[in-house]
Amino acid sequence: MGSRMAPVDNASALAISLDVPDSPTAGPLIEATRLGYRYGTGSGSFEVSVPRLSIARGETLAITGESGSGKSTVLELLGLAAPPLPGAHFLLYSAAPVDVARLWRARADGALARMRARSIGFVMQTGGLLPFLTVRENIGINRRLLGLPAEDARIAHLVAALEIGSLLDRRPAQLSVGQQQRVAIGRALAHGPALVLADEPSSALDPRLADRVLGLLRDLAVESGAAVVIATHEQGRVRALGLREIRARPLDAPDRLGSCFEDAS
Ligand SMILES: Nc1ncnc2c1ncn2[C@@H]1O[C@H](COP(=O)(O)OP(=O)(O)OP(=O)(O)O)[C@@H](O)[C@H]1O
Repeated sequence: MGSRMAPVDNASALAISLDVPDSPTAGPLIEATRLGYRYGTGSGSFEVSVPRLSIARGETLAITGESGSGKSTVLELLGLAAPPLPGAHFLLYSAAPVDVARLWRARADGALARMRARSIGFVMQTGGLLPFLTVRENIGINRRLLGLPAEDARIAHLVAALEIGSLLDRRPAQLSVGQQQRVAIGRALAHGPALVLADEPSSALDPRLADRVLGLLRDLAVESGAAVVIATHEQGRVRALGLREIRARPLDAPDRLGSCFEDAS
């Protein structure tokens, strides 16, 4: 496998070409071991650890745990926004397998940023839509940044499935919270990412809407061959939806505080 890895020098930016679609729709997307992050140093430090994690394309995974256990931190690690602790193995099977831990070690910030832009979509708790842009512009922003055409069959399908066709010329302030979340899902998926990360995407919604939004997120992402990772404290909803789950437990270390995320099934 090593010879197929993207190199970590400047050429890696080319290896992770923006116009190469994340074409496979099956197989592994992420394989990681000893993935971790540490806040602070010494006795006041807090460590978030994921001993092993494998995520397939088309799969939906929930990350659950108490407030402060480190769910958002795991999303940041998976979203290439936080460098893993030394010792991590972290492969992301984008258009080609990429050794993410090696990119961090090589401080290949440009390549990481390009991968983040091309391969990852984010849904935040309260939408995170840009208030000065219309719904249409919000949905199109990642595509615009990547130089992709504004409209295509994918956008038309998302708009129809999310039932936001009548909202396209409005601004976020003119939308209900549930409508904002549906637009946020459209924005996260519009550029065809391989991985969609959602941080508490349903916790600001009433139960009926929460189920609908989570269901839409899962179904639309899976349909496009993306993997979805949802950080949530709503363990009951995760179980009701039958999602695979990794759950936080206290870190088993005498000298520091932290959480360890392991398979809960
Ligand atoms: N700069 C920092 N220094 C020390 N600890 C920090 C720092 N930033 C975050 N933490 C700690 O890291 C832990 C993980 O935070 P994180 O936001 O990932 O948890 P979470 O499970 O997503 O929480 P929530 O559900 O409340 O959003 C928390 O206990 C937090 O106090």
